[in-house]
Amino acid sequence: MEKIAHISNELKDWILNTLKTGVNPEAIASAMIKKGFDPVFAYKTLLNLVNNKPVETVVREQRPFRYEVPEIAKTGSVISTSDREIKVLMRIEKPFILYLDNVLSHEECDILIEMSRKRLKPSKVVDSVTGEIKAAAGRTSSGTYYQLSEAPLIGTIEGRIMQLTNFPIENGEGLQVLHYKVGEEYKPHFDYFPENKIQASTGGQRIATVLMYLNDVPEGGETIFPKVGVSVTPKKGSAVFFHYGNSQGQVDRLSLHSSIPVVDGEKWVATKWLRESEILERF
Ligand SMILES: O=C(O)CCC(=O)C(=O)O
Ligand SMILES: [Fe+2]
Repeated sequence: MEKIAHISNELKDWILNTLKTGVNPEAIASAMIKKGFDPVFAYKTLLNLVNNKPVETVVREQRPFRYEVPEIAKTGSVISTSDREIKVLMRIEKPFILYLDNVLSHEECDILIEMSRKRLKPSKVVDSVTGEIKAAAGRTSSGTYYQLSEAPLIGTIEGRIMQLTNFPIENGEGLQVLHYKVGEEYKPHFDYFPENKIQASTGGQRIATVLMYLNDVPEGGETIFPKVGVSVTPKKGSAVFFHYGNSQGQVDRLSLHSSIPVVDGEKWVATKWLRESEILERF
């Protein structure tokens, strides 16, 4: 098989970010070689990046993302579920983002935090070069996952998200709760998977995220969409819904986002990732 001898802008950015976290350049080069990069090209690229020299990049041919209006955006400015009235406070079209108020009650937020506190573990990420699940240099938070309807409150939240978004419960991954202390962050990333990691048995691609804020953060901890200059301030009980996958299998690169470091206090969020189809195999 022919070896890869070009690098995309995204991979270049990822390497730069990874280098900043102190990872050995040689480890990155050998991961690239394992993934099919030409060894001379891999080492030369790393050498240029380490020495701050320009690296030629190619932009992969990609048709522009075709936006499809998600079901959640077809109702009015108040979305009623069986037990709540959720208000749309802001709508951004590209990428598609809704800022929603009153998704969770303050009591639900407090219970979810207390349930999660004792089961937190350091957060992991999928390595975008090797595909390995590993401790995350760019993700300093800790977190925990819940099985579908693992506890009554988890089931209630899942039912509400289903009514709100019109996604079947079976398309949802287990709820994730994340905790960030002062200085902790989640570096820019996409929630969708690289193409080679999409599996029909696990619901295919992730196409939308419901990110719920469980507390007010005195300073820092905003969710940033850097490609479009949007910054969301965490507000207890509110949520952002963002949608980045369409029926043609395209994904929206404008959905890049991060959680900037907490400056004062702490930050708690709950994330529900939604897949394009039913998740048949769960772990
Ligand atoms: O904590 C945040 O604001 C972002 C979390 C996030 O991006 C995620 O869980 O995928
Ligand atoms: Fe995310």
